[in-house]
Amino acid sequence: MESQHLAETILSIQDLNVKIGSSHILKNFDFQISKKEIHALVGESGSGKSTFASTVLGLLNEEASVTWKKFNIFSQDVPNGDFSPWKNWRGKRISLIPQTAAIGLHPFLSIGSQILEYFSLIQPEFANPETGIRLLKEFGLSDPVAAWEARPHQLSGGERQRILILLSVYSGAELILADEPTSALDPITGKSILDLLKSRVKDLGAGLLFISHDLSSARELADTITVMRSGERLETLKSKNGSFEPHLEYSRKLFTLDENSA
Ligand SMILES: Nc1ncnc2c1ncn2[C@@H]1O[C@H](COP(=O)(O)OP(=O)(O)OP(=O)(O)O)[C@@H](O)[C@H]1O
Repeated sequence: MESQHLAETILSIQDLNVKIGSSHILKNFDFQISKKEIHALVGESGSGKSTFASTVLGLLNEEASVTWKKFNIFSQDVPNGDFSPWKNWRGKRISLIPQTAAIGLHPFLSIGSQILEYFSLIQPEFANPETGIRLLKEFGLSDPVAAWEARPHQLSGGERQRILILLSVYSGAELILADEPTSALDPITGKSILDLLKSRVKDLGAGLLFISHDLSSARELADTITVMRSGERLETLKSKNGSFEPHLEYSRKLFTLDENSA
């Protein structure tokens, strides 16, 4: 049972500390995620969620001091502070869904040519128009052939975000990071995109680290929620029949505020 559990773990971190100058941004932070798991990080602004995502992407700038007691990823123990393996993982085994298509899509190239180029680099079997158009259809583009030929500005924000999620989910990455992936969209579009993301992550067996201010999305999407405050992990909650029972006063307040604003 134990060995089966270990085989399913994608990332397991103990005592991660991130300091920039005199700021201690992540403090003795522990985190774990397994295949098919959606693990949400929630907490007020400035609690360190994006810094954690940058650490997992190996993207912290050089002035940061990053240390850990244990960093096991893809069944490999990474020596304390050594980011050299990330050049082989980023964009391949670890994928990021950007917040907006302004970051993820080239404004002047057609969607089809961008999909072909992307997949030709990492998943050549998907690098053909038939598969690309089929995936656009699967991701809810109502006219996938027109979308294939369009440039990004000819599509809605929701359509562009569906395409970014498609690229990330079908990149073959085992670990997907989504930092506020629907914050620029209206709630109905955002919800349908998150439902799609959830079903694809579960089908394909990746792990999803989901970062959001929106606690109701986190509750609906996640199997596990870690509540952060001031760079620390306050508590990690597991879904029980689709609901979460926070123990600490701070987390309860966060959850209650969300219920009251719904
Ligand atoms: N390059 C940096 N230099 C100094 N401090 C930084 C740097 N990057 C982040 N911080 C500080 O680290 C803390 C955590 O920031 P971070 O962006 O990780 O929080 P967050 O929880 O993602 O916030 P938000 O929800 O607003 O995106 C903040 O106090 C921020 O000011």
